[in-house]
Amino acid sequence: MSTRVRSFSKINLGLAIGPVRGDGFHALTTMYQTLALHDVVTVSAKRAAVTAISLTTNDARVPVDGRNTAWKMVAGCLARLGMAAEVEVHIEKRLPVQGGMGAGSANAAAALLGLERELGVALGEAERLELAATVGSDVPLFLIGGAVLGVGRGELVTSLRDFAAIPCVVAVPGVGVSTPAAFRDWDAVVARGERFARGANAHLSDDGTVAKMGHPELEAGGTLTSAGIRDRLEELSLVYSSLSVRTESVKAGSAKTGVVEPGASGIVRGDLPEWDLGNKQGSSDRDQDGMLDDLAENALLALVRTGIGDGLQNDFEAVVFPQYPSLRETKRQLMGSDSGSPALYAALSGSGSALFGLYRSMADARAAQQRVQASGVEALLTATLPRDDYWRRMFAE
Ligand SMILES: C[C@@](CO)(OP(=O)(O)O)[C@H](O)COP(=O)(O)OP(=O)(O)OC[C@H]1O[C@@H](n2ccc(N)nc2=O)[C@H](O)[C@@H]1O
Ligand SMILES: Nc1ncnc2c1ncn2[C@@H]1O[C@H](COP(=O)(O)OP(=O)(O)O)[C@@H](O)[C@H]1O
Repeated sequence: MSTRVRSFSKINLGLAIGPVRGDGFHALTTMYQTLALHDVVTVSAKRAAVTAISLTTNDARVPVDGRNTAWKMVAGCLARLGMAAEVEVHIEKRLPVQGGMGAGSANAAAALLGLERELGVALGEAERLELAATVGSDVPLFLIGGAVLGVGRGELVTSLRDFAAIPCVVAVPGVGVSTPAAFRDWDAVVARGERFARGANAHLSDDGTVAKMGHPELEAGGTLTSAGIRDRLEELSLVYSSLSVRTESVKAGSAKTGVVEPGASGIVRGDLPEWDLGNKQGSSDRDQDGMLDDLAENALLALVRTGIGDGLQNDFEAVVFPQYPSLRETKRQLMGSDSGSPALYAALSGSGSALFGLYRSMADARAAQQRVQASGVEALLTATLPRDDYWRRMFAE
């Protein structure tokens, strides 16, 4: 017997980096969103006198020892349960490694859920979240799914009101970006005074420089204090929360056919919530051309229109784009501003190198996928994954 778990990925709809903390991590405020693209983690486990963990994978870049996030999670869970077991984990990699899509973190969460099911035990919710945070800053979000607010170093998570599933294209450039290195690069540009750790009202201009709009301190040529930056991260977390509530009220206000609960199907015309776009080809036997209806489009447009001004941007673009200029070009192709199929929003995910675009319809998403592929960059067709679907689809047959 074994348990197969879909290990879904994430994107960061917005990400603001704050100062380095005493523990070496950076304060962070981000809005995570889970995606249907996934790895598959298979766990088999039985109780034993002594714990023995073994791990296999189809991807040579993934460590198969105690450095693996899934291994750390299994060991940590057994220690907390005071239980010994023989555990085998297989990770079928489909997601990019070092892609900024939280793949390794999601593998850890999936391994925990698979292990619990195999052994017929469960940690308490708080204990799960606490264990997840010891494995990585990005792991706790995968115990919530859907739209998630992340603060602290990204590990303090709160579920946000969900958005209906949205067609999405993920561009996978052929480079990996190391997360610690990207944070170090950010520190270097902040230290040189070229960038400011950003808050709710600052804007990145096209060339990646931070405009000093809305900050009297900066407009006057001053520098931000750590406390000031922290205040702005807090402000931004309120903005993300309110964006999600505001878009929810847009939905409720315009719902002539009844208010739809977050994460429930029915918000989008056609079969979008049922699309299985979790595989590499993005193939599905269902109709994929349905447009988002007015309801969903309004919610999205509200997020994008209000969100961009309020800080729905990713600070990592300022350090990753100058190092890999082709990524800026890939973002432009995802955006497709001059095309008939422009993105609602496009950005780098996390520290990269993956980029994503969100679209009104699957037809627009397919056109964007073709634009990116035409330039020789791999592009995957998928959709955002609301919380209900995240949990409903997690355990594979
Ligand atoms: C940047 C983000 C944004 O979602 O995603 P990715 O691009 O990796 O997917 C995450 O914060 C990544 O989370 P995760 O990959 O779990 O990182 P961790 O294992 O906790 O930390 C790896 C290293 O990144 C740096 N780090 C991470 C998080 C943080 N808030 N500050 C940091 O300085 C530290 O150098 C740390 O040693
Ligand atoms: N289960 C795992 N899957 C992938 N990478 C892992 C895993 N466990 C540890 N790693 C290490 O973590 C690094 C980054 O992991 P990954 O989650 O793919 O990137 P990102 O944090 O950018 O989303 C990899 O280079 C790899 O060495």
